[in-house]
Order: sequence, then C-alpha cells, then structure tokens
Amino acid sequence: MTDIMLSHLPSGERSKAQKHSDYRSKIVSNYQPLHRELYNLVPRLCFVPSFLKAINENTEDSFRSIISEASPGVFVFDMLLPSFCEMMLAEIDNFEKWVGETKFRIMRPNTMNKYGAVLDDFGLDTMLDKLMECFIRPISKVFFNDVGGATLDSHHGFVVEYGKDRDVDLGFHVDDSEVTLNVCLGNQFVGGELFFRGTRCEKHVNTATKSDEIFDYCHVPGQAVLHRGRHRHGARATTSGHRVNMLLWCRSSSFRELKRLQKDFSSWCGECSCEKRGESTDKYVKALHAPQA
Ligand SMILES: O=C(O)CCC(=O)C(=O)O
Ligand SMILES: [Fe+2]
Repeated sequence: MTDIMLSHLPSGERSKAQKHSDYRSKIVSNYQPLHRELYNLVPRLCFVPSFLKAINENTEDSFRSIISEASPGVFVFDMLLPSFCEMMLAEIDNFEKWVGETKFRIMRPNTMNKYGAVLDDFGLDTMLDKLMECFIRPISKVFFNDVGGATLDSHHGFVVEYGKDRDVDLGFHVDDSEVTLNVCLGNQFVGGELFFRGTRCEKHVNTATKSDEIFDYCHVPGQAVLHRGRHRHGARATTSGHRVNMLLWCRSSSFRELKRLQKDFSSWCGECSCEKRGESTDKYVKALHAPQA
C-alpha cells in the first residue's frame, strides 16, 4: 500500500494498515519464490484455452458457452491448467517450508482456518489483482451486476488446506466479499464438498433454507466455482488425502457504499424476494427444521 493511500485513512486504520504493510514487506524481502513466473499473470500459462477464448470474446454468450449455472447463483467452469495448479501447490509448499524454517509467525486467511496462507502477503497480490480485473470482473459484470460485479476493486486472496494435520471442514458462513472465486488446485482427496444454502442479506442471514436452495458441489482440480459472497455455504470434511483450494474474495467499495442506504435486496436475497412477493414462509417451516449440512 502506498503512503498516499495510507494518508487517506483515519489514524486508527492507518496504523493498522501500516503494520500490515510492514508485515508484508518483511515477508517479501526475505522469502525466495520458487516459481517467479507465477508472480506475473501469464494467461496462457494459467488458463485452459476455452476459458481464455471466452474472456477474449467478452460477451454474455461466450461466457454462457463455458460456464454452467449448477444451481441459481452458483457458476462452475474449467479454469486452471494442471501445470499451473502444480506450480501453485509447489509454491505454497515452498512458502510453508520457509515459514517452518524461519519460525515466521504468519497470519492465517481468516478466523475460520487454522491452516492455509494469504497469497497477497507473500507477493502474489499484483497477479491476483490482474486475475480479478481482467478475468473475474468481466464475468461478474454479467452474472453478479446486482452486487457490484462490474465495480470489483479490491480482493483478499488466499489458499485453504484440508486433510490430515490440516483443517478438516469449514462451518456454515458467508464471505466478506461481493463475489467469491473458489478454485480447487488439487490434489488427491475424498470429501470436501461445498454445500450451498441460498443467498441472504445481513438482516436475513439466519433465516430458513428453502428446498430449492439446497445444493452440494464436489470439487474438481482446475475447476472454478463463482458465487456471491452472501451465498451461505460451508465445506464438508475432507476425509482422506489433501485438498488445497485458492480463494479470491472480490469486493466493490462503491457497492458497499450504496448498500448502506438500501433496505431491499430482493434481486439477490432469497428472503427479501419472498417478502416482496408477499409469500408466506409457513411452507418453509419444514426446511427450517431440516439439518443445514
Ligand atoms: O473449502 C472450501 O472450498 C470453501 C472455502 C470457503 O468457503 C472460504 O474460505 O470462504
Ligand atoms: Fe467461504
């Protein structure tokens, strides 16, 4: 973060941001990357040809030709080349080896994970910015325009790791993002399915799930899932093997500003939309008592 940006923050925030910026600089100036080519996004080294072609055409039709809407608001597509996934996995291993050897105390991706790493903190922030701006924002503009998909302007990029000696599962939650990209890097694993339970605004986050909102997804290496951050979800236990996923929580500052002034989110919140249609929620009582996961 530059000094100019720091000077625009309130002083409490400024010292927090300064500390984080110092933390990142310390890592970047000491950690020796394994694959330097990862740190500059080279599209033909990262993406499968079908994904590149759709992005180059940049039309709704081209996106729809490679992306399937597996359940309302959950978009799935082939994205990463196996060779890129392998390089990322090796880079993450290398980073963790460095952390172990130097005993550097790293921050975990969020309060839900004990393992995993923040990719932005060890130099991958520029490449992930490019990934968001040139690849995820054009798609989000088409499918998630109602939550600021066209104006995504910052991100939190990290990996999560599950299996023996790692995290086991991930509880039911919403992300601190407008749009989330979740792509499996590998490797061999059993379990770890994502379960989705409908999109909700802050006010309705704990309301019942309707039967048509129940959707389970099995991760496939190289395959991406794109969903609204407010789409409630979790990950089941990875029962054997080792699963690593790359997450990019994409945010829109202008959408967040706008949202503060609004009360009706019926274009994307399942409960606001029921209220607007004047639908009784009685028929969902059964779903309320059904297990969430
Ligand atoms: O394990 C997964 O695939 C889900 C991760 C996730 O939802 C998150 O980190 O926000
Ligand atoms: Fe999540």
